[in-house]
Amino acid sequence: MADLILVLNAGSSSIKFRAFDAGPAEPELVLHGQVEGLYNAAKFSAKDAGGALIGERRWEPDVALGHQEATDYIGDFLRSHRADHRLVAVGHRVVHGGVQFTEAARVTPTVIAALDRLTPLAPLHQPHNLAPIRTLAEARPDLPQVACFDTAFHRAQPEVAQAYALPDSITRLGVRRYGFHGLSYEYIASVLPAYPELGAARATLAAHLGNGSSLCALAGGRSVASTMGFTAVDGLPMGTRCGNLDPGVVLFLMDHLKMDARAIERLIYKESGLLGVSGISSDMRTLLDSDDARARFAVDLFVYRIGRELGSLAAATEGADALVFTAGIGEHSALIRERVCRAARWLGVELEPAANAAGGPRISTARSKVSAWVLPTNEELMIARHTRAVVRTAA
Ligand SMILES: Nc1ncnc2c1ncn2[C@@H]1O[C@H](COP(=O)(O)OP(=O)(O)O)[C@@H](O)[C@H]1O
Ligand SMILES: CC(=O)OP(=O)(O)O
Ligand SMILES: [Mg+2]
Repeated sequence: MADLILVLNAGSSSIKFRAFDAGPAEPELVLHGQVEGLYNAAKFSAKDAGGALIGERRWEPDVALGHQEATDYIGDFLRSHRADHRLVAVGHRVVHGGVQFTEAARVTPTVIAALDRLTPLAPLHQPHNLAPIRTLAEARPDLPQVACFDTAFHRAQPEVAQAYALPDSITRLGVRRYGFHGLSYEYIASVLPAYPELGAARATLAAHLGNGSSLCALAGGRSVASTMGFTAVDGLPMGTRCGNLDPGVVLFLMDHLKMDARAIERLIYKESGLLGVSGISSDMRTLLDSDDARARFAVDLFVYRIGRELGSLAAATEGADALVFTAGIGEHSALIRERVCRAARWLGVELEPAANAAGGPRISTARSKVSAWVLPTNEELMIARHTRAVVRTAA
């Protein structure tokens, strides 16, 4: 009977799950799946380790399937596929770890309470990360659960990269740049040495482009700077989030439109980004398939902002040797990669179109000064590694 680690990764538009055999040196995949397109046209699929489909279901858009229903569906599916395994731990992606959590932590009632206090800083994620933790803690108090944080990897950034130019009294309240998608970047940093060119790179710019999008500069296996800040609404425009915004806009919304905090929260987290600009969809596939000028402009703005922020990160690392694309858009859209590489031509990126169309891993020409890559992320494997380490340390 194999010892199983279950990993749950609740993103803003998807819940991904993976079950790993905890025995081998590197946790070994047993089955995986996801519900994607939450609050939209949701779709469930699950595959075994060999990639064979073992479950599939679609919901019509008018159902607007949410995180809770998706988690319940996944729970039912897993119970009916338990097979010959013993569940030994559950690892969760938790988006915000604040100042307190600089590494993965075993879940206790005190940890849950501390993480709950961070909910206002990650309203699209934290409640959905904590809900299954609470449900499981009640149903299976004996089962070890481990919280793995999107913020933890960035805590190694230099102090100047983490600070806002605010009075110390405010900074001391924890108002600082945290950065997110850290599990994804930590995984990417862990695979760079497998590619000699990337292993030798002094600095790599990684682009996690999904429903939530950010960039991170990596050097020496660490995060040096990232586009996200105090919350995951900062930086690049995203599916429904606005990204960088002059704080003066918030004051304007309060003074002139009499919007309160909740109304502004809804606007900047749920009604902006690709959805707000296009008025059509938050889904990159829909926008790329559309002939509508507003869809085109939303994509133009997305690419333009990535280009600008790549420049900012390259300044933080005084030049970069490689550019890595990952996550939903980064892994699957050759067109967005091509457009981003064009925006980064000045940095020394020269795209090889055939390699890009084929999905990489290397998508730049042999003479490209800065090499470009597609590396699929694996936040779930990173979570499984942390979960096992925490459980073993405690044992
Ligand atoms: N083939 C594709 N072309 C363009 N965009 C894609 C493609 N496949 C997935 N995406 C986009 O990836 C995004 C979801 O990314 P993902 O990393 O799974 O999201 P999450 O942030 O919820 O984890 C969506 O905007 C989706 O449209
Ligand atoms: C932090 C974040 O934006 O996560 P996701 O991309 O999964 O929404
Ligand atoms: Mg994600």
